[in-house]
Amino acid sequence: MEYVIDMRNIRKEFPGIVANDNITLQVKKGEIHALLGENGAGKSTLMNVLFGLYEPEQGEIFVKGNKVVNNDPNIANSLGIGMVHQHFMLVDKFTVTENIILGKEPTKGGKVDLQTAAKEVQALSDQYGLRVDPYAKIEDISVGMQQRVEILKTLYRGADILIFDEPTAVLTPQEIVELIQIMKKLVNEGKSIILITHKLKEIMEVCDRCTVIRRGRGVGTVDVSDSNPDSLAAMMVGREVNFKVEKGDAAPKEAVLKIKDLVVHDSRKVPAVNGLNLTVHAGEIVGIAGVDGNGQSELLEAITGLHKVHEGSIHLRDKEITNKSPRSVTENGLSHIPQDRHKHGLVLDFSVGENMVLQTYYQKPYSKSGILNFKPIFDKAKKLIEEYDVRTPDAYTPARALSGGNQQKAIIAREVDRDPDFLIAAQPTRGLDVGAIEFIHSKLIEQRDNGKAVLLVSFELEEIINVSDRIAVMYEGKIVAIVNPKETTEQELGLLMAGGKRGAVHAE
Ligand SMILES: Nc1ncnc2c1ncn2[C@@H]1O[C@H](COP(=O)(O)OP(=O)(O)OP(=O)(O)O)[C@@H](O)[C@H]1O
Repeated sequence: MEYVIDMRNIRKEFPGIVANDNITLQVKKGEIHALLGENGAGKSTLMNVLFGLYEPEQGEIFVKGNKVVNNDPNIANSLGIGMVHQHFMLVDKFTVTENIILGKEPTKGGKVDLQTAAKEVQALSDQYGLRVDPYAKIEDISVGMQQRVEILKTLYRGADILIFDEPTAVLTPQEIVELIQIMKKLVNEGKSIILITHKLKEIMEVCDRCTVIRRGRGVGTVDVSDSNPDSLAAMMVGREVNFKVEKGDAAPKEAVLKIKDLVVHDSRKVPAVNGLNLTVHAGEIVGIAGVDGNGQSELLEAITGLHKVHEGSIHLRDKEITNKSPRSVTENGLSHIPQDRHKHGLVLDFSVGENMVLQTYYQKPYSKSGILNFKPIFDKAKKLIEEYDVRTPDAYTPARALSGGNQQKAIIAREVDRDPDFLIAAQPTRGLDVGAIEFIHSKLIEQRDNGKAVLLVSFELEEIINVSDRIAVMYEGKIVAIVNPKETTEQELGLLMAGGKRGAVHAE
C-alpha cells in the first residue's frame, strides 16, 4: 500500500534527550490521522522532521512514494506538505490576502497583483467553507479566523497534506465545531491531514487512525473505530487514566477576593468589564464560564495589576489591591497561572530554574545583598521538576526548549508552590495531555482543601463543571448568573453564556 507520508524509523536527539527514538508514522491518502502522546512525547519534533526543520540522525521519509533527501521547509512545501502552527505566524497590520501571498506574491506589470490574489483567496475560502474576508486586517479578526488564514496559506501554496498542531487549543467551543467541519471538508476534497491533539473526544469524532507515541517511542497505530477514549489514554500514558475528577464537597469559609462594581476599559476605551461583582471564599473553587471576549481577560488583568481599573474596587482579604502593581498584588497573596504562557508566564530564554523564582528572586534565600544565590534557586527548581513531573533534561535547560505542555507544568509548579491565599488559574490545562490534566485538577482541589480561594477561568465547559464548586457566568462584562455545577449542564451554561436567562438563578 502506498502512503502519502511514510516516515520510517526516525531518530532525533537533542542534548540529553532522545526526542524521537525509532518512530514510524504512515499516513494514507484522504485520512485524518491523529498523532497522540503525552506532553514532551516527541510529536512536534517528529512533525518538524517531516517539515524539514530538523534533520534526523536516522530514518527515512517517503512522500507519495518518493524518498525525500536533504529535506528543508522549501522542499517540504514543494512536496505538498503544509503546517498550521499552534502559534500563528501572521503580520497583524497586513490584510488576510497580503499575509497569504507573503513570499509568493503574484505580479502583473512588475507590481504585486493584489486583486487577482484576493480573488484566488476568496475562491479557496469558498471551496473549503472557510468564510474568510480577503480584505480584513489580521488585527481585526478573531483567533479562529486567523487560524483559517493559516489554513488558506497552506492551501494557496498547493498543500495537499496538512499538519495541524493542536489546532483546537486556542479555539472556543463554537470555533472547534466549525474547524472540525472544515477538516472533514478538506479530506472530502482529497487532502490528507495529520492532527496533533490531546483531546480524545476530537480523535473519536474526526480521525480515521491514530498513532500513539510515548516518551519518544512509537507505541502503535490503531483504527479509531476499534478504540475508545479509555484505550487511547491507556496506550498513551501506559496506565489507566481517571477521567472523573475526584473531590468532596467544598467547605467555604471567609471571603478572600471581593470585587465590587468593577469597570475596566479595553484598549479601545470601551468598558470590557462593566459593573462586575464577585466574591471568592477560602476553601472554594469558583469557575468563570463565558464566551471569549466577554471581559474575562480584562478582569484577570485588573485583578493581577496588569490593567488599569476605572471604577469599583478589588480587595484581597482586607487589603485593597485596586490599581496596585503586579508585585504588590503578588506580595499580598496572589498566584496567577496566566492564559498566555509565553507572554506572561515565562521568560523563554531563562533556564527552567530561573523561571521558578520569577516573582521571588529578590527575596531570601534566593538573593543575598542584591546578588542571586543560585544554589537554593536550583535546589528549589529540582524539587518542583520532580514533584510536578516537568519533563526537561535538567533545571539549567532554557524554558524555550521544553515542550508546550511541560512549560505549562513548570508555571503551575511555581504558582501553586508559593502557597498563595488566592490562586487564579486561567486556561490551566490548555495543551496538556490527559494524565497531566488529571494531576493539575487534583492540585487545584488540594489547594481548595487547604483553605485557599481559587478562581478558574476556562473555555472547557467540562472542566468548569467538573472542577468548580460554584460557576459564575460572565456575559458582556458582568456576572449574569451563579450556578451550582451539580445542577447544570453544558447546554444550559452555553445558553447563559450567550445571554440567555435562567429563571431560578440569581447573580451574587
Ligand atoms: N529545540 C530543542 N532543543 C532541546 N530539546 C528539545 C527541543 N525541542 C524539543 N526538545 C525536547 O524534546 C522532547 C520532545 O518535545 P516535543 O516538543 O516534540 O514534544 P510534544 O510531544 O510535541 O509535547 P507537547 O504535547 O507538550 O507539545 C522534549 O523533552 C523537549 O524538551
